[in-house]
Amino acid sequence: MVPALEVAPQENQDLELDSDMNSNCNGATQERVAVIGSGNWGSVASKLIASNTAKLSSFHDEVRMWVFEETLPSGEKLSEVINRENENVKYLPGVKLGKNVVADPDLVNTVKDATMLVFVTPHQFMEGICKRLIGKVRPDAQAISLIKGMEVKKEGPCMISTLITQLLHINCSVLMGANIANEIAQEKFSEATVGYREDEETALKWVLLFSTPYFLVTPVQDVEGVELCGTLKNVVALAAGFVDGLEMGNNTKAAIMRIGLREMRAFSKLMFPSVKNNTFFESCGVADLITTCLGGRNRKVAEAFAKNNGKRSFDELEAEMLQGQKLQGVSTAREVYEVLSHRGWQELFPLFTTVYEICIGHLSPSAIVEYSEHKPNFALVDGSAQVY
Ligand SMILES: NC(=O)c1ccc[n+]([C@@H]2O[C@H](COP(=O)([O-])OP(=O)(O)OC[C@H]3O[C@@H](n4cnc5c(N)ncnc54)[C@H](O)[C@@H]3O)[C@@H](O)[C@H]2O)c1
Ligand SMILES: O=P(O)(O)OC[C@H](O)CO
Repeated sequence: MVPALEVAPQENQDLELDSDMNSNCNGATQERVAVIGSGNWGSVASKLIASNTAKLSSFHDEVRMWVFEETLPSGEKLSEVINRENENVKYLPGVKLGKNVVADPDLVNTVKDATMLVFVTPHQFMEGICKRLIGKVRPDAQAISLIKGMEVKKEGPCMISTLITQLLHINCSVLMGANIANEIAQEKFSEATVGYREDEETALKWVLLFSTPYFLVTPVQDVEGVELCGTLKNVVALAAGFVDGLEMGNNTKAAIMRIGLREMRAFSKLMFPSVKNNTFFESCGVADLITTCLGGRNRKVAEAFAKNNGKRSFDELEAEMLQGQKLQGVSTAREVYEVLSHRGWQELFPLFTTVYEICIGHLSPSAIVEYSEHKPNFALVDGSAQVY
């Protein structure tokens, strides 16, 4: 259901904001937003958010964006160039972020006053980032994760939203969807899904913060379902890339996407029985799967991997082709495999298992269509076999 929203006015309202306090000139409390991450999607998310905070009186207009500092070939610091040019020249060149985006290389300073924390870094860095933030975020802050990935602990998978809640003791929603960042940067229409746990009021605040006429956001009460869709589609994207690299054609790719979606749903429901079927029909589900298998970075690098018949590693191809941007699919394939092998479920998930074995060089890319001999037609859901 799309909620009734406070619509962001299209003209800039001349708000007289007190920059030091979390209130506007009328004394009304304002939310302060910090974005933790400034890669390709992090920069676009900051732009989207800043366009709304500049217009909505319930938000302080400044959006502080944490930059993992690096020195550019010119010798300048990335954060300084972002603040001077109002552009992330490395991760989102050619796009102005909005004058109210302030790049900050100091992680703790970035979150200091924030009441709404937006996490958007590659998932492998999140545990370290959260540990640095323990005791540094406001106890009343709310978080949202735009991160597609998970950690695997002894007990099983740990979603990034759970990691944030466990380490920082704050509530965490998620936003996932068919969201290739460069297209949203050009303000081409797309949709996204906010997954929330119980607090619908906070979910609507996130919807308000992200929604624009070209970015339609829908809330659903299913954090794990939304987050697992965003996470697992990256493994299917690698499979789609192998198919493209081997020039197997559209029918094969569609088959891989269908089988992948089926494994995504089975895995999600086995891990979290509360996951809802309908979530797979939201933007975070089938729509993200389609866009990522057509135009994402995981697909693109997997295509190159298959064209080279696995002779050049993913690490090498990632560094060469993405210039500092990070793939999530290869580590997610390993993390999913760890969960499957721990439970002896590899045969129930032949596509996920095959993708992992191709990534580590145990199988050649052409094995992506050979596994179907072992195709299962059931999975254990809630402890009993279910056809899927
Ligand atoms: N780019 C997209 O189209 C897109 C869309 C939706 C979701 N996502 C998800 O958003 C998340 C972030 O991706 P992105 O595209 O913004 O990033 P990115 O891949 O473009 O950039 C990598 C980022 O990691 C940072 N980094 C490098 N080393 C680091 C370290 N040691 N510690 C902390 N940070 C470090 C870099 O500075 C850079 O900001 C991922 O989970 C991704 O799946 C991306
Ligand atoms: O470029 P990818 O493969 O990381 O995918 C980007 C987004 O997740 C697509 O929604």
